[in-house]
Amino acid sequence: MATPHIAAEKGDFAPAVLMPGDPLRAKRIAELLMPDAKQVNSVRGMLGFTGTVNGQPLSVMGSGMGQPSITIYATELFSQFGVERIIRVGTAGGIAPQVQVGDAIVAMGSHTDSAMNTHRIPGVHFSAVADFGLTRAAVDAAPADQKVHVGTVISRDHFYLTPEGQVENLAKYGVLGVEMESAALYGVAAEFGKQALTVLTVSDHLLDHSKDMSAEDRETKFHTALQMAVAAALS
Ligand SMILES: O=P(O)(O)O[C@H]1O[C@H](CO)[C@@H](O)[C@H]1O
Ligand SMILES: O=c1cc[nH]c(=O)[nH]1
Repeated sequence: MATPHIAAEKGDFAPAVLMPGDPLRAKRIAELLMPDAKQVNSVRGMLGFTGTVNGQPLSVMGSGMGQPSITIYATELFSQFGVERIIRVGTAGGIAPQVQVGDAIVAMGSHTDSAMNTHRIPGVHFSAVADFGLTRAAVDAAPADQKVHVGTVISRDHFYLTPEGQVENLAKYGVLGVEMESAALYGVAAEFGKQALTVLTVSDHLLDHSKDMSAEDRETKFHTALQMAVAAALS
Protein backbone atom coordinates (compact mmCIF):
# COMPACT_ATOMS: atom_id res chain seq x y z
CA MET A 1 0.00 0.00 0.00
CA ALA A 2 2.53 2.57 -1.12
CA THR A 3 1.83 6.30 -0.91
CA PRO A 4 3.38 8.83 -3.31
CA HIS A 5 6.36 9.28 -0.99
CA ILE A 6 6.64 6.03 1.03
CA ALA A 7 6.98 2.65 -0.72
CA ALA A 8 6.11 0.40 2.22
CA GLU A 9 3.35 -1.81 3.58
CA LYS A 10 1.19 -0.87 6.56
CA GLY A 11 2.97 -3.14 9.08
CA ASP A 12 6.40 -1.89 8.00
CA PHE A 13 6.36 1.05 10.45
CA ALA A 14 6.30 0.87 14.25
CA PRO A 15 3.68 2.95 16.14
CA ALA A 16 6.53 5.31 17.16
CA VAL A 17 8.75 7.05 14.59
CA LEU A 18 11.86 9.14 15.24
CA MET A 19 12.17 11.76 12.53
CA PRO A 20 15.37 13.72 11.87
CA GLY A 21 15.44 16.13 8.96
CA ASP A 22 18.46 14.45 7.43
CA PRO A 23 17.90 10.94 5.97
CA LEU A 24 21.57 10.08 6.61
CA ARG A 25 21.02 10.91 10.27
CA ALA A 26 18.07 8.50 10.15
CA LYS A 27 20.43 5.77 8.88
CA ARG A 28 23.00 6.60 11.56
CA ILE A 29 20.34 6.50 14.31
CA ALA A 30 19.01 3.17 13.04
CA GLU A 31 22.53 1.69 13.03
CA LEU A 32 23.21 3.07 16.52
CA LEU A 33 19.99 1.90 18.17
CA MET A 34 18.75 -1.13 16.26
CA PRO A 35 21.09 -3.91 15.09
CA ASP A 36 17.98 -5.63 13.65
CA ALA A 37 16.86 -2.56 11.65
CA LYS A 38 15.43 -3.14 8.17
CA GLN A 39 15.15 -0.42 5.55
CA VAL A 40 11.47 0.30 4.83
CA ASN A 41 11.67 3.35 2.57
CA SER A 42 14.04 4.93 0.09
CA VAL A 43 11.70 6.92 -2.18
CA ARG A 44 13.44 10.22 -3.06
CA GLY A 45 16.33 9.10 -0.84
CA MET A 46 14.18 9.59 2.27
CA LEU A 47 15.59 6.61 4.13
CA GLY A 48 13.35 4.88 6.67
CA PHE A 49 14.14 1.94 8.98
CA THR A 50 12.27 -0.25 11.46
CA GLY A 51 13.74 -2.45 14.18
CA THR A 52 13.50 -2.92 17.93
CA VAL A 53 14.99 -1.24 21.00
CA ASN A 54 14.87 -3.37 24.17
CA GLY A 55 12.26 -5.53 22.44
CA GLN A 56 10.00 -2.57 21.56
CA PRO A 57 9.38 -1.72 17.90
CA LEU A 58 10.70 1.62 16.68
CA SER A 59 11.04 3.30 13.28
CA VAL A 60 13.24 6.16 12.15
CA MET A 61 12.84 8.11 8.91
CA GLY A 62 14.05 11.43 7.54
CA SER A 63 11.56 14.29 7.08
CA GLY A 64 13.55 16.47 4.70
CA MET A 65 13.90 20.19 5.41
CA GLY A 66 11.01 22.57 5.95
CA GLN A 67 7.35 22.47 6.88
CA PRO A 68 5.89 21.26 3.54
CA SER A 69 8.27 18.29 3.53
CA ILE A 70 7.58 17.09 7.10
CA THR A 71 3.85 17.68 6.53
CA ILE A 72 3.86 15.23 3.63
CA TYR A 73 5.68 12.48 5.54
CA ALA A 74 3.82 12.96 8.84
CA THR A 75 0.46 12.97 7.04
CA GLU A 76 1.24 9.73 5.19
CA LEU A 77 2.64 8.02 8.31
CA PHE A 78 -0.32 8.99 10.53
CA SER A 79 -3.06 8.38 7.96
CA GLN A 80 -1.78 5.31 6.05
CA PHE A 81 0.83 3.46 8.12
CA GLY A 82 -0.73 3.21 11.60
CA VAL A 83 1.81 5.55 13.19
CA GLU A 84 0.68 6.97 16.55
CA ARG A 85 3.56 9.25 17.55
CA ILE A 86 6.35 11.10 15.77
CA ILE A 87 9.32 12.52 17.63
CA ARG A 88 11.39 14.93 15.58
CA VAL A 89 15.12 14.77 16.42
CA GLY A 90 16.66 17.81 14.80
CA THR A 91 19.14 20.64 15.03
CA ALA A 92 18.35 24.22 15.98
CA GLY A 93 19.99 27.61 16.01
CA GLY A 94 20.12 29.09 19.51
CA ILE A 95 18.25 32.37 20.12
CA ALA A 96 17.90 32.86 23.90
CA PRO A 97 21.19 34.00 25.47
CA GLN A 98 21.27 31.12 27.99
CA VAL A 99 21.17 28.55 25.17
CA GLN A 100 24.59 27.29 24.07
CA VAL A 101 25.87 25.17 21.20
CA GLY A 102 25.62 21.50 22.23
CA ASP A 103 22.64 22.04 24.57
CA ALA A 104 19.34 20.26 23.96
CA ILE A 105 15.93 21.91 23.54
CA VAL A 106 12.54 20.27 24.10
CA ALA A 107 10.07 22.26 21.97
CA MET A 108 6.91 22.46 24.06
CA GLY A 109 5.42 24.94 21.59
CA SER A 110 6.35 26.38 18.21
CA HIS A 111 5.81 29.87 16.88
CA THR A 112 6.01 30.14 13.12
CA ASP A 113 6.26 32.61 10.25
CA SER A 114 4.78 29.98 7.93
CA ALA A 115 1.23 30.08 6.59
CA MET A 116 0.78 26.31 6.82
CA ASN A 117 -1.19 26.20 10.06
CA THR A 118 -3.24 29.31 9.17
CA HIS A 119 -5.14 27.15 6.66
CA ARG A 120 -6.23 24.69 9.34
CA ILE A 121 -8.98 26.62 11.16
CA PRO A 122 -9.78 29.72 9.08
CA GLY A 123 -9.73 32.88 11.19
CA VAL A 124 -7.87 31.20 14.05
CA HIS A 125 -4.21 31.52 15.10
CA PHE A 126 -3.48 27.81 15.63
CA SER A 127 -1.40 26.90 18.72
CA ALA A 128 1.29 24.43 17.68
CA VAL A 129 2.03 22.46 20.85
CA ALA A 130 3.74 19.19 21.69
CA ASP A 131 2.04 16.23 23.34
CA PHE A 132 2.31 16.61 27.12
CA GLY A 133 3.01 12.93 27.88
CA LEU A 134 5.84 12.78 25.34
CA THR A 135 7.24 16.07 26.65
CA ARG A 136 7.24 14.76 30.21
CA ALA A 137 8.87 11.45 29.21
CA ALA A 138 11.62 13.27 27.30
CA VAL A 139 12.32 15.74 30.10
CA ASP A 140 12.37 12.93 32.69
CA ALA A 141 15.03 11.17 30.58
CA ALA A 142 17.34 14.20 30.37
CA PRO A 143 20.87 13.26 31.50
CA ALA A 144 21.71 15.09 34.74
CA ASP A 145 25.03 16.41 33.39
CA GLN A 146 23.59 17.94 30.18
CA LYS A 147 21.97 21.34 29.71
CA VAL A 148 18.38 20.83 28.52
CA HIS A 149 16.00 23.75 27.88
CA VAL A 150 12.22 23.30 27.75
CA GLY A 151 10.06 25.97 26.11
CA THR A 152 9.18 27.53 22.78
CA VAL A 153 11.03 27.59 19.48
CA ILE A 154 10.24 29.19 16.14
CA SER A 155 9.75 27.16 12.96
CA ARG A 156 10.77 29.44 10.11
CA ASP A 157 10.38 28.97 6.37
CA HIS A 158 13.63 30.78 5.55
CA PHE A 159 17.00 29.44 6.67
CA TYR A 160 18.99 32.47 5.46
CA LEU A 161 16.56 35.42 5.42
CA THR A 162 16.13 36.95 8.88
CA PRO A 163 14.23 40.24 9.17
CA GLU A 164 16.27 42.86 11.05
CA GLY A 165 15.68 42.78 14.79
CA GLN A 166 13.66 39.55 14.68
CA VAL A 167 16.17 37.42 16.61
CA GLU A 168 16.47 40.02 19.40
CA ASN A 169 12.67 40.27 19.57
CA LEU A 170 12.25 36.49 19.76
CA ALA A 171 14.89 36.36 22.51
CA LYS A 172 12.93 39.01 24.43
CA TYR A 173 9.91 36.70 24.33
CA GLY A 174 11.97 33.78 25.68
CA VAL A 175 12.12 31.82 22.42
CA LEU A 176 14.89 29.26 22.82
CA GLY A 177 15.84 28.50 19.23
CA VAL A 178 14.98 28.29 15.56
CA GLU A 179 14.37 25.29 13.33
CA MET A 180 12.13 24.61 10.35
CA GLU A 181 9.61 21.81 10.99
CA SER A 182 8.07 21.51 14.47
CA ALA A 183 5.08 23.87 14.03
CA ALA A 184 3.91 21.93 11.00
CA LEU A 185 4.49 18.56 12.68
CA TYR A 186 2.37 19.64 15.65
CA GLY A 187 -0.33 20.80 13.24
CA VAL A 188 -0.46 17.43 11.46
CA ALA A 189 -0.54 15.54 14.78
CA ALA A 190 -3.50 17.67 15.92
CA GLU A 191 -5.27 17.05 12.59
CA PHE A 192 -5.10 13.27 13.03
CA GLY A 193 -5.46 13.13 16.85
CA LYS A 194 -1.91 11.72 17.20
CA GLN A 195 1.10 12.61 19.35
CA ALA A 196 4.19 14.62 18.41
CA LEU A 197 7.27 16.10 20.04
CA THR A 198 10.45 17.82 18.91
CA VAL A 199 13.82 17.42 20.66
CA LEU A 200 16.66 19.51 19.23
CA THR A 201 20.42 19.80 19.48
CA VAL A 202 21.71 23.37 19.30
CA SER A 203 24.13 23.42 16.37
CA ASP A 204 24.83 27.17 16.20
CA HIS A 205 23.80 30.44 17.84
CA LEU A 206 22.23 33.24 15.86
CA LEU A 207 23.70 35.95 18.10
CA ASP A 208 27.21 34.45 18.35
CA HIS A 209 28.55 32.26 15.54
CA SER A 210 31.96 31.66 17.17
CA LYS A 211 31.12 28.11 18.37
CA ASP A 212 28.93 26.84 15.49
CA MET A 213 29.12 23.09 14.73
CA SER A 214 30.55 21.81 11.47
CA ALA A 215 28.29 19.99 9.00
CA GLU A 216 29.76 16.68 10.22
CA ASP A 217 29.09 17.51 13.88
CA ARG A 218 25.48 18.42 12.99
CA GLU A 219 25.08 14.89 11.66
CA THR A 220 26.71 13.11 14.61
CA LYS A 221 26.49 15.13 17.87
CA PHE A 222 22.92 14.52 18.91
CA HIS A 223 23.18 11.91 21.66
CA THR A 224 21.42 13.80 24.49
CA ALA A 225 18.50 14.71 22.24
CA LEU A 226 18.38 11.16 20.89
CA GLN A 227 18.32 9.62 24.36
CA MET A 228 15.39 11.86 25.31
CA ALA A 229 13.58 11.23 22.03
CA VAL A 230 13.89 7.44 22.39
CA ALA A 231 12.56 7.62 25.96
CA ALA A 232 9.55 9.59 24.71
CA ALA A 233 9.01 7.27 21.73
CA LEU A 234 8.97 4.14 23.90
CA SER A 235 7.09 5.67 26.88
O1 LIG B 1 18.81 19.07 11.45
P1 LIG B 1 17.42 19.09 10.92
O2 LIG B 1 16.56 18.06 11.58
O3 LIG B 1 17.34 18.97 9.42
O4 LIG B 1 16.81 20.52 11.33
C1 LIG B 1 17.31 21.79 10.97
O5 LIG B 1 18.33 21.77 9.98
C2 LIG B 1 17.80 22.12 8.68
C3 LIG B 1 18.47 23.38 8.19
O6 LIG B 1 19.84 23.22 8.07
C4 LIG B 1 16.30 22.31 8.89
O7 LIG B 1 15.65 21.12 8.57
C5 LIG B 1 16.23 22.66 10.35
O8 LIG B 1 15.00 22.45 10.97
O1 LIG C 1 16.84 26.08 11.08
C1 LIG C 1 17.94 26.10 11.64
C2 LIG C 1 18.56 24.94 12.14
C3 LIG C 1 19.80 25.02 12.73
N1 LIG C 1 20.39 26.21 12.81
C4 LIG C 1 19.82 27.34 12.33
O2 LIG C 1 20.42 28.41 12.42
N2 LIG C 1 18.62 27.25 11.76
